[in-house]
This record gives sequence, C-alpha cells and structure tokens, in this order.
Amino acid sequence: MSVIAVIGAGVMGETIVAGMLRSGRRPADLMMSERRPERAEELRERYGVEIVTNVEAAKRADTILLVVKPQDMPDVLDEIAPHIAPGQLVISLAAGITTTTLESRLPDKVAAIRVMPNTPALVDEGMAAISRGSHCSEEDLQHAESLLSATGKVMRVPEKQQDAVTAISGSGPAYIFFVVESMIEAGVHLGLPRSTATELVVQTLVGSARLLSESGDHPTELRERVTSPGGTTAAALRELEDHKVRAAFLSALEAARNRSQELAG
Ligand SMILES: NC(=O)C1=CN([C@@H]2O[C@H](COP(=O)(O)OP(=O)(O)OC[C@H]3O[C@@H](n4cnc5c(N)ncnc54)[C@H](O)[C@@H]3O)[C@@H](O)[C@H]2O)C=CC1
Ligand SMILES: O=C(O)[C@@H]1CCC=N1
Repeated sequence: MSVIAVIGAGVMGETIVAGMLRSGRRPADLMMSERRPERAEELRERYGVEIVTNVEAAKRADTILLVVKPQDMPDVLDEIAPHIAPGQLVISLAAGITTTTLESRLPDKVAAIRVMPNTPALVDEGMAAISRGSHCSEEDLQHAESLLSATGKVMRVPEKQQDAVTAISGSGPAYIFFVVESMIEAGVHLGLPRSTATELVVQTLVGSARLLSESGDHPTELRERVTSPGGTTAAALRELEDHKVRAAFLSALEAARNRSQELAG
C-alpha cells in the first residue's frame, strides 16, 4: 500500500485524512505535516497519524497532497521540490493553483494533479473535480480518484473548467448554508421558535436534495410541482424574482470564478 502525506492539516486536510481512515486506510500508511504545532498534536491524538515535517513528507511519501492556502503554496513547493522525484505524485487541493504552476516549481517529469474538493466530504457526500497535469498517467488519475472517492463523488474535468468548478461545488456549500441561515431567520421573524424553524429548514433541504438526486427530474419541474396557481409559493417566488436573487447568484459565482483565477498568482 502506498504511503500518503497530507501537507496542511486545516479544515480540508483533516476532512481528507478522516475520510481516508473511514474508508479503511491504516494510520500507518498516512502522515501529516502542519505548520501550527498545537493543531498537529490535536490531529495526532485524534487520528493516530504520524506528524512529520514538509521535507520528511516529500522524502517518504509516494503521494503528497497539498492542502495549504493558495497564498502558502509557493513556499511549500519551494521547500519540498528538492526532495521530490519522478515516480511520486503531487496532488494539490488548492483553489486557483494550476498544474502548470505546480509543474514549474517541481522537478521535471513529476506527475501533478489539481483537485477541487468540498466540505460535504466530511459526511462522505463530497464532490471532487480532478484535472491531470502534463506528466500524469492514467494510473496516477485512478489513484487520485480512489483516494477521493472515499469521501464522495469524483469527476474528471478539463483544467480550464476548474475555476468555474471552484465557484460552484468548491464554494457551493457556503451558499447553501447562507440560504439555510436566511430561511431560519425568516422563520423566527414569522414567530416560530428557532429550534422549530431550524428543524423545518434542515429537513426541507435534506428532502429536496434527495428528491433532486434520486428522481433525476429537472429542478424547474420539481419547483413547478410545488407552485400552486395563485398559491403561497408563487407569492414567495415573485418576491425572490423582484429582489433579483437569480441575478445575484450569477454575479456571486462570477466573483468566485474571478477570485479563483486571481489566486493562480
Ligand atoms: N475549506 C474548504 O471548503 C475548501 C478548501 N479548499 C482548499 O483547501 C486548501 C486549504 O483550505 P482550508 O483547509 O480551508 O484552510 P485552513 O487554513 O483551514 O488550512 C490550511 C492549513 O495549512 C497549514 N499550513 C500553512 N502553511 C503551511 C506550511 N508551510 N506547512 C505546513 N502547513 C501549513 C495551516 O497552518 C493550516 O492548518 C486551500 O487551498 C483551499 O483553496 C478547496 C475546497 C474547499
Ligand atoms: O473559499 C475558498 O477560497 C476555498 C476554495 C473553495 C472553498 N473554499
């Protein structure tokens, strides 16, 4: 079994490590490197995974997952590059960072893959989009897919689509939580106890997501089935249209896509 190192054990690094362990990978096959010592210690205690330095991770692992912020990526790449050689696989989960950037800072012929994951991976309902670099084999891609499929779905996309993917599925959970928060606050405004509003909204979200996913029906059709002529839903949707919520989503996703492009550096 190949050895996997995760460099950067924040929100997403922990999500990936926890998912690999849940899927049956042994702690002995994993290692983590983390700049904040107290965070590293917390995760060592929680998962029993060895904590190493970035250089040790680069020297000892077959597959290196880079899960630091895009702004920290140049320093990490410069630090590990002298200790990496062809045959190892480098997988970046950072927004914006291209495989061209990864390859330009790593030794010649080292295989690199760019991934955009999301936090529902924490409950094995993640969506990860992966793109190959120029030295990457089919076997490398399949290895990355097997690592990521531990925590949800995996889709291959051409790298030119990754900034748009980041805007949709990478950042997407935050938009959904924002809508949930807004609906709960509205329920409280209408006089419902907060706990009642929360349970109503969360189950409505879970139920609607399953209906969408399991029925395969188009969202427009599902929305129309809820919308009785002259009824309550039509009244609410009219307000959403008047407040240009659809246009706001378009602008928001454009902003996220543009930010991902900027993060490329
Ligand atoms: N949080 C999310 O929903 C998603 C995050 N990502 C990507 O994952 C990456 C990490 O994001 P988060 O986990 O949210 O950030 P985070 O800030 O929670 O985690 C980053 C971790 O990297 C560590 N770190 C920084 N420099 C380091 C270095 N030189 N050596 C070792 N460790 C170092 C930090 O101490 C921190 O614990 C980002 O590039 C982000 O674009 C991608 C998709 C979703
Ligand atoms: O906000 C961010 O930059 C990261 C990438 C996608 C989700 N979180």
